Amino acid sequence: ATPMLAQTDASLLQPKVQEFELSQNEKTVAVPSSYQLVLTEGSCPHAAEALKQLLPNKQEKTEFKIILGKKGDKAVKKYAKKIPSHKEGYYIEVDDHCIVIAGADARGAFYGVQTLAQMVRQGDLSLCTIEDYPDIAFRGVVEGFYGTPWSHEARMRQLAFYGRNKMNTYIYGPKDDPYHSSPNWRKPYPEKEAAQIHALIEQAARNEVNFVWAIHPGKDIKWTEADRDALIQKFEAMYQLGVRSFAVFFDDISGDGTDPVRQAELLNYIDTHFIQQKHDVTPLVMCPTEYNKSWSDVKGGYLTTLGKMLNPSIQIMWTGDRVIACIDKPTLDWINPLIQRKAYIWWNFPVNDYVRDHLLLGPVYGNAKGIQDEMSGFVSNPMEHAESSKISLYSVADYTWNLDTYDSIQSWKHAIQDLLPQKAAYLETFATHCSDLGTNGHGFRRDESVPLQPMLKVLAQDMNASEAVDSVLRECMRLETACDVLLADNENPALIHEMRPWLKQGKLLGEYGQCVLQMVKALNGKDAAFMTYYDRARALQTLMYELDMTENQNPYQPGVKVGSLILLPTLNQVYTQVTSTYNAQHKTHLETKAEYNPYTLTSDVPQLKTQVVRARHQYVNVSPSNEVIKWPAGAMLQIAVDQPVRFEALTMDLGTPRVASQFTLEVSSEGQEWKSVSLSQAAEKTEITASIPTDTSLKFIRLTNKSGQETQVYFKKFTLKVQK
Ligand SMILES: CNC(=O)C[C@@H]1[C@H](O)[C@H](O)[C@@H](CO)N1CCCc1ccc(F)cc1
Repeated sequence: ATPMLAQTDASLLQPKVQEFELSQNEKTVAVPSSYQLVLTEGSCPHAAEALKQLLPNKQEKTEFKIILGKKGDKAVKKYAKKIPSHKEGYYIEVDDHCIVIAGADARGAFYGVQTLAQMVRQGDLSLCTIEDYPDIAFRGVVEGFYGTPWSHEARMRQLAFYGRNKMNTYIYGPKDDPYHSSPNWRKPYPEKEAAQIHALIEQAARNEVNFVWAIHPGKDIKWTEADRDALIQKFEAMYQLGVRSFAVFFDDISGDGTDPVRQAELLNYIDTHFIQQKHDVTPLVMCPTEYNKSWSDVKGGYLTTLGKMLNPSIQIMWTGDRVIACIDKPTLDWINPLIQRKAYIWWNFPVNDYVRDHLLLGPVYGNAKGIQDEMSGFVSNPMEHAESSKISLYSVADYTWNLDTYDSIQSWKHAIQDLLPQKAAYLETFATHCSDLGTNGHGFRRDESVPLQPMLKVLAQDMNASEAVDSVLRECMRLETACDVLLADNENPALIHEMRPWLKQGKLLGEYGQCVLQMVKALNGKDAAFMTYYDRARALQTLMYELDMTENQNPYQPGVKVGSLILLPTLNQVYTQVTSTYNAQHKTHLETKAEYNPYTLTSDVPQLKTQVVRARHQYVNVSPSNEVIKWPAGAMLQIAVDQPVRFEALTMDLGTPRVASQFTLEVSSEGQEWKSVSLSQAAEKTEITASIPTDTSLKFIRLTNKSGQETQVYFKKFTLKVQK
């Protein structure tokens, strides 16, 4: 093996180790097929178990030795001075007949074995010494999102993933678990859930992860001894289950529960009468009600009250300058003095419970280097999609172990390689175009389609730029191929199951892009190919729309978005341009609108004819107008739909009371026979409603001014409800 390989060991180790020294002769040694194990029995049980799984052939009578231990063990006495003094640190020495793994503590020894496992996976071992330790004390994940809590199996897999990636913290706090939050935070878990939590705790221990059980009492807690004792009792019950790390969350609540003095008194009581009483429990963690700067009122004293009153050992969580924000030095310089301790970061990424139609598979970037000494912890709040979250979580593990050597793109590539080794290239292609959040209330965005952006920008400026056309065409082919391969892949079924709707959307997007760019190439060609590509492009617009309307239909952000930042918008823009150009050249009237829409609005009310009609799942809305509408006698507004649907109701608001009698509402299944539907409007109210018989499905609905004269109304709301 050459020194190049030895060099590669260091650079491929993720997270980067703090110190990596190659032995001067730069040789390598083969991974020992059998070895003599030297350790102090029971000193580092999880490290020993992990080593046994990594290198199963332990034998007495062999030359090669592996020495495993922690500071103070006789087995590693000789290396004691080389062991880093940091908690969870370790020293590794590889020479041609011996491997030493010496931890600063048992967890450090376990992490040393994890690093050895990475080296083993790369092939021959470099003769080297490694001194390594984590930058941040508490590193990992807070399962703290709204939505479907992770399954038991998903959690078991997560804990093993954290062990491999040196994350030492998993905070159990799913907002929608009724035993974590109201109404049942006072009640013990039922038998089945209790058993599952116990199994998770054992899995966490095997992987050297602190299982932190969080309680979220703030929605209905009373500041009474009864509720204080109820909380202690619940913690006691969880302690009996094996929990040795505890947290109290006061986030996303209002009312009495938000009182910082009461919160601090309760937390100090818990700390003194429970945490400190047990000698094997880690420091209490709390999440404040004011958990980000944009929601804080410093003068109101909430944060400074906690900072002053809370026992110094209690950790205070913080999401940053905003609910969703990256962490930098100014962020910490602001909060740490107020809470009089180092913030324990709750990083709200890759959580997507506010953009549920998007999967966040892109690189983890934007957190600062050099701030490791300003934070006591850094845990990521992930997506409800456990496997898909691993791309980000792998990089959070990298970053929190070694901030200053963190490289977001390299880490992202390794994360994908680790998650789906056989098909990493395809997953990377797909993830490249599935990373932005779309517009959202928090204003947090991510980059997307980065390698293709320059060509997409050229294409947007000039759709005939042949180099751009060809490179975007090739990328769309790669995207289609990647999605096909991933949809059929069986290496990680749980991952593919989570991503399936987005993979199907990505495939359609890849196909659509190829059609649009083939339309550009066919534009000047004489062959009829243009029309075939046009027809298929239109068909794909419909298929993408229908997928967006039928899959992942959650009540918050329903649908399935891929490439929404720049790839789809650019392709739609080129579609419109090339179709318009074709229409001009051939005197045709092909549809130039790119976004498929089964609903069509027609009207002979001049001010309404350009209103937009859009379906948003069960509702079909006509965009309101904020001007006075002059509605001529006999004029009508009509909504037509491609495929017959059963409308249940119409709700509209013409901004005028007692006006319903001037209009008729008629429905038809095919446009010939019309049936009128009665309109009702309460006295003095402007809202008008109609319940529509669902016995027949309809394709047309129209509202006509039958008063015999022009009427002036507003057009504030026109919403049709479609039967599910
Ligand atoms: C530290 N704690 C949190 O971050 C709480 C919640 C949940 O953890 C959720 O996963 C996350 C991101 O959506 N937070 C945002 C919640 C913002 C929000 C809450 C109430 C509102 F009315 C509007 C927005």
